[in-house]
Amino acid sequence: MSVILETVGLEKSFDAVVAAHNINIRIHAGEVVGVIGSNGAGKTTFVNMVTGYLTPTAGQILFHREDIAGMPTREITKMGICRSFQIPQLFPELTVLDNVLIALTIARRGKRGWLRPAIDAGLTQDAMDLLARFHIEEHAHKLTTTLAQGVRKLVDIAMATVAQPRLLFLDEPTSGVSAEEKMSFMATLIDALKATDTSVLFIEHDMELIEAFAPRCIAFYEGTILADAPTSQVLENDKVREFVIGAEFHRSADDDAQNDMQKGA
Ligand SMILES: Nc1ncnc2c1ncn2[C@@H]1O[C@H](COP(=O)(O)OP(=O)(O)OP(=O)(O)O)[C@@H](O)[C@H]1O
Repeated sequence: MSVILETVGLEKSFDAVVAAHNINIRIHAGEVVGVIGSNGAGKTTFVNMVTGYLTPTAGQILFHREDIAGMPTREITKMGICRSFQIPQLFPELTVLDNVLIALTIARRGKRGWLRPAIDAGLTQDAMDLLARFHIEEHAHKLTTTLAQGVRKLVDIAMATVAQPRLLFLDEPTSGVSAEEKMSFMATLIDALKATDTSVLFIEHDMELIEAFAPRCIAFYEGTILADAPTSQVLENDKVREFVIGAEFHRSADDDAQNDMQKGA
């Protein structure tokens, strides 16, 4: 498998806070990689640097061997790196199909393109094909505000793929998706992305999902990489168990306690 992304000695500081220190990562074409780490470990800072939302303090980000560190997000997107956010970025007053049509039009014709009134049948067919790949075509004519959270997230991620990225970052794709739906949601998502051979890095706090869907896992801790190996090895690693999985266990216990308090338990 060829390397599509390589970071070399990547660093990011915010005044005295070192959010990323000596991050060296290689991602191969078509790879699915899970990213874990407790709050403040540096996961988002890493993704923000690669996608152009933050300029690194030092180091290189090589995409197909070209250094993209510090390039504007728009340029990086054009080159083939896209992302989705924890909260879906959809136009609430439009249908699913209209949202996808706008995203497709911008991806193909540039920002001013969506001002053109004509949406041809070919574009609509492409939008429906995209929805079908994510198994959400039945929702095409619904307003996005009426959708269940899992469907909204699939629409959002489908839209993040209109520019046919070679590398896609997903920030907690299952946040807000119900516990019962998480597995099937991820299966649909990963199948759809594998069909186009897109490399995927997804940040996730649920270790069951990491185990089920990421053959490789990168664990962040205090701005550094604690482990980067096949997922079964990473999840067995003593330091990962102590500093990442242990912290996640306490985090979810705190969440449960807070939910109980809100419910008046
Ligand atoms: N814009 C910023 N200004 C100052 N400090 C920041 C900024 N962004 C991140 N940090 C700090 O950098 C460190 C890493 O944060 P980051 O958001 O990357 O962690 P994370 O692993 O994504 O955490 P979470 O799971 O909570 O999103 C933290 O100490 C955070 O407070």
